Amino acid sequence: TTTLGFVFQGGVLIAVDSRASSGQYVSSKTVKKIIEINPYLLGTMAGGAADCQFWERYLGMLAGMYELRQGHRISVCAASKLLSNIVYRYKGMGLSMGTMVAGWDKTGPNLYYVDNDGMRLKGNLFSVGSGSPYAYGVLDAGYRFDLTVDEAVDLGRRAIFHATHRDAFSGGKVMVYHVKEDGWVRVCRTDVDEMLDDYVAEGSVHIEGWE
Ligand SMILES: CC1=C(C(=O)N[C@H](C)C(=O)N[C@@H](Cc2c[nH]c3ccccc23)C(=O)N[C@@H](Cc2ccccc2)C(=O)[C@H](C)CO)Cc2ccccc21
Repeated sequence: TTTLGFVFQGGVLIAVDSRASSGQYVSSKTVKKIIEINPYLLGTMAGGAADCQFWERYLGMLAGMYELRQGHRISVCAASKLLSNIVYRYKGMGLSMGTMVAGWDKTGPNLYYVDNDGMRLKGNLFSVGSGSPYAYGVLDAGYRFDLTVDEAVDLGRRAIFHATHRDAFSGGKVMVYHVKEDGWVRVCRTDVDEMLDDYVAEGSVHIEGWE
């Protein structure tokens, strides 16, 4: 799995791949690794699929309960704290979750990293999953806070593509979401096979034996 998120002048950009694996077997090519917690909050999933799906859906329920009780939307800070407190309760019991909680609240665009060790970090840029070393290479070379939306989408797509190209446990499609002030929007979902020719043509991917 390769997932990434970064904060930029236009909000938060989230991009993921869609491969599920079971040992060396590719068990799905079309998995959704982004969960829509509410119209302003997104969660990303890496690690144990069931752990991520179960606890991030549970987080969605908690966020809804919060909003009903408090009369306003939950902040990204609080939502990510709810998730980290839950996984911390199960620390050492075998959960495997590398997640990000992204959204826009009254403090603006926010991005948190939360994992099964109980680690919770606020940050401007994260990549999580087996393909993250490759994604970081592309992101660190291209990230600037003042990226335009189009540049941010292109950077996110490129980073996931290169990770799927090199990481055996990443692949399928590149899914991109953009969190803006009035909530998230789905930007694109592209099969990596359809992206290869463009990157070969511009010379950013080299295939041995191809002229
Ligand atoms: C076939 C299938 C799934 C599947 O194969 N699940 C296996 C058991 C799973 O959890 N795979 C993990 C890897 C893994 C297997 N056993 C584990 C035990 C502990 C921790 C991780 C694992 C995976 O693909 N994870 C994805 C993340 C993911 C995958 C599917 C849904 C959410 C997140 C990922 O991180 C990369 C592929 C690298 O592993 C999950 C799923 C969701 C929706 C539809 C179909 C499927």
